[in-house]
Amino acid sequence: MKLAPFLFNNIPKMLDFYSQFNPTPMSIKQFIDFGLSACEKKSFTFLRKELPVRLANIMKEIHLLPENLLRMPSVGHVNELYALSFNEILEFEKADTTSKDLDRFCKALIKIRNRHSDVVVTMAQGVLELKESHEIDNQTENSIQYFLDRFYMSRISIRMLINQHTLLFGGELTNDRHHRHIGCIDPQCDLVAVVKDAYENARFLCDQYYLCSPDLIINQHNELEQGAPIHIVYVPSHLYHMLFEIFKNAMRAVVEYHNHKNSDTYPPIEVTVVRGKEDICVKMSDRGGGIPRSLTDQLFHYMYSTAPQPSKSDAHTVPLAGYGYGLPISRLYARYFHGELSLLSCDGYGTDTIIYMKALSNEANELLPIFNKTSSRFYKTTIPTGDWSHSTSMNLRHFSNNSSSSNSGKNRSVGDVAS
Ligand SMILES: Nc1ncnc2c1ncn2[C@@H]1O[C@H](COP(=O)(O)OP(=O)(O)OP(=O)(O)O)[C@@H](O)[C@H]1O
Repeated sequence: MKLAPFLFNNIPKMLDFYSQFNPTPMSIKQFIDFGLSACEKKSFTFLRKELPVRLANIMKEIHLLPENLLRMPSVGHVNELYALSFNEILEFEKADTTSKDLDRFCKALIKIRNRHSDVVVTMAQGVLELKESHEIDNQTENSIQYFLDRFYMSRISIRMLINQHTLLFGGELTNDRHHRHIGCIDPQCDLVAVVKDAYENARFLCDQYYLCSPDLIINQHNELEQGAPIHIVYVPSHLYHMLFEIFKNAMRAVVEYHNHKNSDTYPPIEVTVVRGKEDICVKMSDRGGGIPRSLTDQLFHYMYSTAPQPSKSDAHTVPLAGYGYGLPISRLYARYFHGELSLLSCDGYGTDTIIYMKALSNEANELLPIFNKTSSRFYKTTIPTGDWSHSTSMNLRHFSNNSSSSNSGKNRSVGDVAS
């Protein structure tokens, strides 16, 4: 796709303008309240400012990527997609709010969502292109890791906004009017049902690949109401994504470890769902031999995988493992609403993977990357020399991944843009 250059003449100026503002994080409760009162004009007025702000904040960071990565064809392509979508939303900056405009806006959002559906893979391809053509030093690697976390998080958040609007106002739920979902949020999400669904689909892949699969045991503990089923206000597709990924990992580990030991029985995967006052946790325990501590730092690195990379001919099938994106992207989904995803492993035995979610919807706020001096500085600073002695086998690539940076010089939000 080649784009007419005149389309982009104005973009640098508008990027500077919109990137001055911080994205406005919404809580799940706000999404729900907004969805219940469902006013399309209000949503339109919010999104025509908020979407360019979120896009501009991340587009500014794309421009800070190492030169040689920016030159990779796939990264160039992603850059163009963002510029095109940014431009398309700006067309509504001064539009009226007639039903025709609202309809046009909704259609534009659907088009943008579809245009960006392959961006995770395209960006991953860009990083691969770089790795295949250049030696990558530690600093570049750290910048890429830092950037991808922020880039993919921004994408999750933009899709969330688009999905809410199009599901509520775009008639995408016409056959599902009486369903309890509010946009893509389920106010009564049944955790155990999502666990079972993710298990069944992962098991299907595992059976296909290995001709066997471990069983599932589910335990529940509801601290607030003993014995009652556990529900959460959440986006089921996010939870499903995380569970499906960690089930695939657990199954692969269990089957390969026990095949290696010539055992023909596989210990079950045990999932414990717990509702506490503050957190809801899903702990998945497998006996797949665990992971050595020296490797745990790398598990959340994009592209880290111990599985053979799926071939290009597999592009349209879902492989059980191989891209090394499962854990880092799943952790972003958990963190997106201020949850967490952690792994604890005993080398030689098995692994516990825990997903934490906020039990209260007003505490489940979006976690969003902000472009400011602190984030910009990250791409330029050199990694400090270690000030502890270290064993050669340990990977000492600890670096701060804390995105709650200070707002150096920038503290406005969409409300201010609108006024
Ligand atoms: N439960 C587990 N037991 C043992 N090793 C694990 C477990 N979970 C993850 N790992 C290790 O972490 C690596 C990275 O996992 P990740 O899910 O990010 O990628 P992947 O499964 O290899 O590929 P994909 O992107 O297709 O998910 C795996 O290749 C595996 O070596």
